[in-house]
Amino acid sequence: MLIAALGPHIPFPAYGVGTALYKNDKSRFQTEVVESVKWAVQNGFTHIDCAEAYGNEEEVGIALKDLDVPREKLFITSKVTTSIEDISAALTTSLKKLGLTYLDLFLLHSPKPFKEKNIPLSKGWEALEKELGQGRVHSIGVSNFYVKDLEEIKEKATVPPRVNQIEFHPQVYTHMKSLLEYCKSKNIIIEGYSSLLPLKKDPDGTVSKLVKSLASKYNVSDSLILLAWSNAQGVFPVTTTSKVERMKEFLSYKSVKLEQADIDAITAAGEESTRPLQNF
Ligand SMILES: NC(=O)C1=CN([C@@H]2O[C@H](COP(=O)(O)OP(=O)(O)OC[C@H]3O[C@@H](n4cnc5c(N)ncnc54)[C@H](OP(=O)(O)O)[C@@H]3O)[C@@H](O)[C@H]2O)C=CC1
Ligand SMILES: O=CCc1c[nH]c2ccccc12
Repeated sequence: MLIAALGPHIPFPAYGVGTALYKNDKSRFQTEVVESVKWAVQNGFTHIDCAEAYGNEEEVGIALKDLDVPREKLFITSKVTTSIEDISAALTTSLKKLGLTYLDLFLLHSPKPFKEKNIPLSKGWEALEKELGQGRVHSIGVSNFYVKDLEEIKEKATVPPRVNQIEFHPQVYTHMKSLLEYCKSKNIIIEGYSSLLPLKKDPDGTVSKLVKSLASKYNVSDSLILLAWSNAQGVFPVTTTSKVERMKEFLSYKSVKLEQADIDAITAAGEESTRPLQNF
């Protein structure tokens, strides 16, 4: 019998630092990460989505120190993928870099490194479960886990994942529909990343054209239409932007109530132009 995974309220949208702010050059301190995170929090974001793999936890930590916001007002997520042989040590390193005593949410970033290193997923999950109740992690989850991966950890788990963070936008809906249904059936919160991918990768495609026409209908931006579509599917967005005006707008995504016909039209347009998963 799995114990229901309780945990703190998770504020959305989450502000992510793993794409536009990803640290390719690990030798260079990225002040743009510090400034972007400070702008995001100063404009209303309270959930920051980090990861060991993004290479910028120190910059995020400096932003949090400069902001001097009460810790309980923020929700900080990080993820482990490189140091999966010793997840406790990875957590220690992430907390030190972030300048925090605890994470609100700690995720296994991907099943891939476990498979590459022939380490059972259940071993990684067990390591996260051991952190619960020790004061350093308030909730635990996964990312890029598919049904078979979730079923694999379920066998030995005492606590189910609180969240599964996955790629989610209309052009991968076909790939993700059954995973969505599975997670909902297990009360696993679904966080969606790359919600805006169609606008960036397929700006002249059927999804983007429809979204842009709906932006006029609802008098909001095309980005917000896609965040609202995710919301309508029960998926909570992890997004990012360098633009303060978009930061402010993204925070209002739940106020956009799309008509069901428009939701269905976006879904259909996505299914007609399905893209491969980014497959992190
Ligand atoms: N768990 C995982 O494996 C993964 C997690 N993530 C997390 O999710 C976060 C967000 O991922 P990401 O894929 O960037 O998210 P989105 O799809 O939300 O894209 C955000 C980007 O879209 C741009 N943008 C916003 N509006 C528009 C528009 N109308 N037209 C064109 N471009 C637009 C923004 O640029 P601008 O600055 O111009 O506004 C920004 O760089 C990451 O930072 C990371 O934290 C991401 C990938 C994988
Ligand atoms: O999370 C965003 C993309 C990314 C960057 N590094 C890794 C490692 C493992 C999974 C995803 C990612």
